[in-house]
Amino acid sequence: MAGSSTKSVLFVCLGNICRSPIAEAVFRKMATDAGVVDTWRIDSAATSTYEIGNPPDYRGQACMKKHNVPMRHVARQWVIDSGATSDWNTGSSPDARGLACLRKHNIETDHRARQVTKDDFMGFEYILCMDESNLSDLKRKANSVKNSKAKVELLGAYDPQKQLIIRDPYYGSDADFEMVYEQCVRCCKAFLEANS
Ligand SMILES: N#Cc1ccccc1-c1cc(NCCCN2CCCCC2)c2ccccc2n1
Repeated sequence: MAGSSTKSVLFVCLGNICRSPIAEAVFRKMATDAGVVDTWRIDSAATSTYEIGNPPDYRGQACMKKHNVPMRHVARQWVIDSGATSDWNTGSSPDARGLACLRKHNIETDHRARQVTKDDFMGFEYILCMDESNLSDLKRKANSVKNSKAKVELLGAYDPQKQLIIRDPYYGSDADFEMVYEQCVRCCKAFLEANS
């Protein structure tokens, strides 16, 4: 891990195209505005393989644009297993259609789909997820990593309004993405303050 003053947070949801990229973008903007972004390692990932290599959901991107929050991420799978998961995407570049979409929205990304490493558990102090199924997935996977140091928590645990669960908006509306955004703003603000 980098210098001791460096903190690290991995935001996690099911597909890493809706909730966790929004949380990552919101937190990065807050840390930037607070002048501390260089002391943070910030990333997001998925518990599933559903969307590896894909750009953030267009509804989430629209929501971020509306709120003037820059966004750059391409989904990567985060699965811890003793066995090897597929190496199909290792080192490959994102899907051309996703890159075209990102270029259209002037969103630069250098993200490469990458196979999960056990370092993820040791590389992040905080792994903050969105709902109970993410949490149980992560806790189960943490048990398969010998010396995992990450604190695995619900991002919603930081919400001053006590909305513990940030619900999956995948089958939802723009209003559901707006709700995800508002919850991420409240939680990321409180999380940053708790770590400043
Ligand atoms: N699953 C579920 C689920 C249940 C309730 C609410 C939302 C979802 C849901 C569904 C998604 N993709 C459709 C199904 C994917 N296929 C599922 C079977 C294996 C092959 C892949 C999502 C994709 C990205 C981010 C969030 C998603 N969330």
